[in-house]
Amino acid sequence: MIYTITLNPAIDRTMWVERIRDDEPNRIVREENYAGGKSIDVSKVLKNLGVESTALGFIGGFAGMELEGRLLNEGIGTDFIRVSGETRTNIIIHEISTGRQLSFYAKGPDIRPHELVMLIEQIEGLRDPEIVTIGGSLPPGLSPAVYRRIVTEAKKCEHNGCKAKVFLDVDGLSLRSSIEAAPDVIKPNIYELSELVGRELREIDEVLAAAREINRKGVEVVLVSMGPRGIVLVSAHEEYHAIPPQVKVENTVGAGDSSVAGFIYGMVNGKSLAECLIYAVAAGTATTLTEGTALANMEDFERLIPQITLRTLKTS
Ligand SMILES: Nc1ncnc2c1ncn2[C@@H]1O[C@H](COP(=O)(O)OP(=O)(O)OP(=O)(O)O)[C@@H](O)[C@H]1O
Ligand SMILES: O=P(O)(O)OC[C@@]1(O)O[C@H](CO)[C@@H](O)[C@@H]1O
Repeated sequence: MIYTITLNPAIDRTMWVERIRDDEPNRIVREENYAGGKSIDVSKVLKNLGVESTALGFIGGFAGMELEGRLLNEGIGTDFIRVSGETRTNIIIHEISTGRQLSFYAKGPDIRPHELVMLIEQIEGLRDPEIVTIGGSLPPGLSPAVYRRIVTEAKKCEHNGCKAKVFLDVDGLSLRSSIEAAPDVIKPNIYELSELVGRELREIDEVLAAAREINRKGVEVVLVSMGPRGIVLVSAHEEYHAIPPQVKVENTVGAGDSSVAGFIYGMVNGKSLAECLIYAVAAGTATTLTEGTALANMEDFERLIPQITLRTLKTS
């Protein structure tokens, strides 16, 4: 089973207005609610690609029930820890006349110590986990050390006698402190990796050097996403750069999460690292073609795969 862990899920309340005016009421012409949060997005894209997963994390209150109900309706398995606070609602506004997108991310509910312990116990007891993916911001009440502990516990879990593969997609202090626990795969974007290594990265050579530093610290695969410039993969023996075609971008929310899902899709289908990377780029770019905060679908994903350019930088 694949488990996705989102500590701070959200309802993504997405609204469309013709033009944002600051001097008069803005009339909303369309509005949609989506179940959101980084690893929840991974579960949603995996579902679109025909792969089952179970979404874990904290939910609470009416918004939490709405989120769970939406996932249920989409046929996604869930096993959330219910908390006393209310799941957050993020606001995303699309200005139709310009294509501009404004996002306002709420902090999320306070997570109480006993609620955290319930999650850790759940992770310790995960049944048959093949892949565990962890992503997104920390809700109030939790410190970055929590991610390190979750990675450590997830790495102990076994699937058919093998250790679960642990993916991590977090940023800032959460990423820095979790590297010591050696997640198997991380997917920072270029800015998050720059922050991690403490220098601005622009050119591919600079990205490669930084990713190698992290690989040497025990992270088996480092995926660095760079928006329209695609993704660089660094592992001990292989290095690649996969580049998407030019597309008309509708929305970039969840593109990175979709890349994680595309990579996992490759892994569960027994593909090579290079093929997994191509899938990661195809899934990320497929999400940019969708409206609102909708995510990659199978049709766009399959259509994009042959359009991805793969540069092999190192094999041994
Ligand atoms: N403008 C774009 N054109 C084509 N593909 C894109 C574009 N932006 C993103 N993508 C695709 O999505 C992948 C991930 O995007 P990005 O590097 O922006 O991730 P991210 O910063 O983690 O995203 P987010 O935090 O918004 O989910 C890219 O590698 C690429 O395949
Ligand atoms: O605040 P976080 O946890 O960093 O990110 C939350 C979020 O932006 O991530 C998804 C897109 O990646 C959205 O569904 C959601 O609103």
